[in-house]
Amino acid sequence: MLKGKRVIVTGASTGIGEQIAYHLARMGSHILITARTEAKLQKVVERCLELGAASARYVSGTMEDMAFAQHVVREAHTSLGGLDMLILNHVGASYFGFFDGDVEHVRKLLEINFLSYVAMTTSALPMLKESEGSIVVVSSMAESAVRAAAEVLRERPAPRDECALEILKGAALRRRELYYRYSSTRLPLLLRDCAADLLDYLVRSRGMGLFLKIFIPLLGGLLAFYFYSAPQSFNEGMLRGKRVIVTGASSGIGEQMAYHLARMETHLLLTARTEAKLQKVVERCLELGAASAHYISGSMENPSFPEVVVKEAETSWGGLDMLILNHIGYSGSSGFNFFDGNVGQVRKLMETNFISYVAMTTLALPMLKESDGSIVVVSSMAGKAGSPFAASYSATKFALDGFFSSLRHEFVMDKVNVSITLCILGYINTESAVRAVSHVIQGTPAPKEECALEIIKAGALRQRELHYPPWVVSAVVLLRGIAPEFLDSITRSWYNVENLRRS
Ligand SMILES: NC(=O)C1=CN([C@@H]2O[C@H](COP(=O)(O)OP(=O)(O)OC[C@H]3O[C@@H](n4cnc5c(N)ncnc54)[C@H](OP(=O)(O)O)[C@@H]3O)[C@@H](O)[C@H]2O)C=CC1
Ligand SMILES: C[C@H](CCC(=O)O)[C@H]1CC[C@H]2[C@@H]3C(=O)C[C@@H]4C[C@H](O)CC[C@]4(C)[C@H]3CC[C@]12C
Repeated sequence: MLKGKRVIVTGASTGIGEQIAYHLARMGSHILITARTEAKLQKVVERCLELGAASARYVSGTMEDMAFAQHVVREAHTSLGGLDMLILNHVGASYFGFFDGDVEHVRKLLEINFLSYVAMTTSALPMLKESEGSIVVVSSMAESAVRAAAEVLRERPAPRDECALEILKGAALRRRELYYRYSSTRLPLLLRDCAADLLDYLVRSRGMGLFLKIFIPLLGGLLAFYFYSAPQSFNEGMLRGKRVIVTGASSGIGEQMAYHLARMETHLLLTARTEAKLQKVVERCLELGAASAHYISGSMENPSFPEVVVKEAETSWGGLDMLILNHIGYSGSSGFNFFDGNVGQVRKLMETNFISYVAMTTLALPMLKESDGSIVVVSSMAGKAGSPFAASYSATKFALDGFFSSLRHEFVMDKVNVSITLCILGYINTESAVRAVSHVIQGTPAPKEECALEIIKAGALRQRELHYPPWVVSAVVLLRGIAPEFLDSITRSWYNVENLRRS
């Protein structure tokens, strides 16, 4: 099937990428490989030619540089005259160990492991459309909370040669997703979707290998354990006098959270960009009974703003009990629409919706450790399952899940008593959401007032995840795990694409 096909393989100087190149060579493909180290690439190209590649060449450079990604695609155009398959496989060196608060490193990894994938896809798309080609993205179980499970499950790593072949088979058959070593990748992911607390516990207690061997008989008992370990109930006194930061508090769900917290007599520090709106929200909070309320205006697009906000809490309160991260920037001029290939906008949205959340957390952590406090991260269904017309936004929300679900493991393992609550929200009736999607989606949005209260309760109860509205979100999360293609098709049926094109 791949004989004579024109294929780019990134990260092909070593590891799985190198093995993919050798398999393609045996199948007689035209291969263009990339990585940083020229000497290694040269050797891989020589071996590919020996193995029978129709042609083999390389381009060396770093994917930290967006211009390099575009250069590789231009090279395919010039030397191969087109492209049938783009295999995105490269990965920047990641630090394996407790997160050390190095936000700059997170930015760099995003550039290499994510933004360059978007840039290559965007540049290669015209050629791939012409050839009705394929894009293959090599990812990891660590896309969510189960990274540590890989270490527990695979004491001996799976062979990269076999893995490379499975990737190619999946790609040639145009499969939507490939789970290499099904029982050790797919089953934990399924378990995460059905009983996430349980999976987290098993991962940390290193009981996963044994668990999988007796998976079916144990499932009933374990689910019972999961349901019976219900959290304590909420009462408003729990938050009285607590010191809380709410970001994105000038409108929508953030504004409603501020009002609920005010009624609960908390100390509030609110942030957003628009000073006039924040002023009004603060006034109303004081009327409603807040122990104190003030604001700082500024943009989370600005990398130095998180420090200003956290310093303000330190100066005025000398501590912090709850950090509610809720703000979002907009996906640029294209807004809620088909992805237009603007990588700069994706980077900008990542800075506002993801990197600033990491920075705020890192800066606030010493105070939160001291108070045994809580971090509440507001995310979306679009951060659990791909969402049309919100590709960049959806990517920022997936990033939040990957980062904060991993950090939660580290806190438990390191005995840091700071809770992390990830809030997965469906469609809520805030002005901005209704304005963006009401002409495209028929469904009735859930009320923002109730949504805001549920977020606060989940944070106060130190819950791992909140699903709101509960049934819609839980059904979507479960379907994503057990029947992703079915979910994809019903998701697409919710959207009126003609109205979107007309707008
Ligand atoms: N509404 C919905 O249907 C859903 C919402 N969510 C999530 O809920 C949360 C709140 O959404 P929602 O209330 O609808 O959104 P809104 O648009 O109503 O509120 C967004 C808030 O973020 C602030 N903000 C925007 N840009 C920036 C910036 N660059 N720097 C700092 N603050 C900024 C806005 O204020 P200002 O413009 O003054 O800066 C505003 O206070 C988000 O995390 C969203 O992803 C999740 C799923 C569905
Ligand atoms: C349409 C989705 C839900 C379908 C359903 O009713 O079951 C929505 C789920 C999440 C929404 C998006 C979201 O996360 C918030 C963004 C906030 C901005 O204000 C603009 C709109 C959003 C892109 C919003 C759009 C609808 C959802 C995808």
